[in-house]
Amino acid sequence: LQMSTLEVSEEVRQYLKTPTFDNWQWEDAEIMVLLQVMYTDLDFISTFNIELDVLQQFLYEVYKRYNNIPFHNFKHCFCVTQMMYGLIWLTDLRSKIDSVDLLIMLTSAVCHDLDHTGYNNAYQINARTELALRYNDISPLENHHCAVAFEILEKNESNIFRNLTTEQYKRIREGIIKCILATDMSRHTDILNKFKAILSTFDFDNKDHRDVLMMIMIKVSDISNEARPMDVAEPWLDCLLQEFFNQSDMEKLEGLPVTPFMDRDKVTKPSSQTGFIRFVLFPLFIELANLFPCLEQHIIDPVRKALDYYTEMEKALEREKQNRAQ
Ligand SMILES: COc1ccc(NC(=O)[C@H](C)Nc2nc3c(cnn3-c3ccccc3C)c(=O)[nH]2)cc1
Ligand SMILES: [Zn+2]
Repeated sequence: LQMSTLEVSEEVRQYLKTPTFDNWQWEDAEIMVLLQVMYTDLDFISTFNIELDVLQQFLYEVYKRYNNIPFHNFKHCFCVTQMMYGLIWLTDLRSKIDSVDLLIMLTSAVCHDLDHTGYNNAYQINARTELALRYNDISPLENHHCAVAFEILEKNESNIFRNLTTEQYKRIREGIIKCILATDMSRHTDILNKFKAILSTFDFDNKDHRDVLMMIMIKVSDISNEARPMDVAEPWLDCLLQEFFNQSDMEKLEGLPVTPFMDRDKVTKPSSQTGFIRFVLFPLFIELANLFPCLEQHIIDPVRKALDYYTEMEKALEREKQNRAQ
């Protein structure tokens, strides 16, 4: 089902800018066109003289390098990119930072999990995989995602930056590396503390401040499923747990350490999610909403609803367990 950019209605173009967008209603071929629309509607095509056939080739190469695994697949890439796109419009970021930084943010989201194998860094390091060896246990996955992105960009026919100046290309490469490496959750607290420290005196003209904000925004986009409507978000948690359980099954088979919140014998869907929302999601989203108050209604209110939903589910499970025990 080929849908050219022309056929995307004005209504869909507006819907695409909101965090309520439902990725499950669209086929991969249509999603490819929606990604194209994002580059077009942010004026990147004209600003950076990106030829449409090069953008299509880039997105096709990206599509091919995402793997068919339960969570870290091409649909996840689209969700993260679409949330980033929505945040750019909701916060009116185009009036605060320049197009090169916006191009870095969107392209980083597109590329941020390229060739993810469904096994996280702890597994890569414990199993001493080729990636752990190559990157000396330092964010092996995120280094790989970034390296694959630039393998694609090295090829002239898929290099969307080929008409930029060397100076611009250098700046974009530095920015994409910074953003993709920032998605390593082991750096979560460091990056969040860095952002908290500058929040009260945040200055959009300060490059260091902009760099931290760009890292926060890709982090927020990356783990933002619960900011979406429940019927969009809940299937994502099922996919995530499927991938996590695949990994912990493999770890048990290989006699490797098993991450507790990935162990199907230890974790329940609601209990893992209430903890994640309270201790990871809320603190991160609240800091970003401190800088952009309009995000309170768009991403924090939905997460409150999700916390209530999973807390209720947790209690129901608890009651059921009590009844069974009697
Ligand atoms: C600080 O490092 C962490 C902290 C928490 C987690 N994950 C969790 O607590 C659990 C499994 N839940 C969870 N984890 C999630 C979500 C979205 N992305 N995401 C995720 C996926 C892969 C790697 C890391 C994370 C946070 C989500 O909605 N829930 C994973 C890593
Ligand atoms: Zn991701």
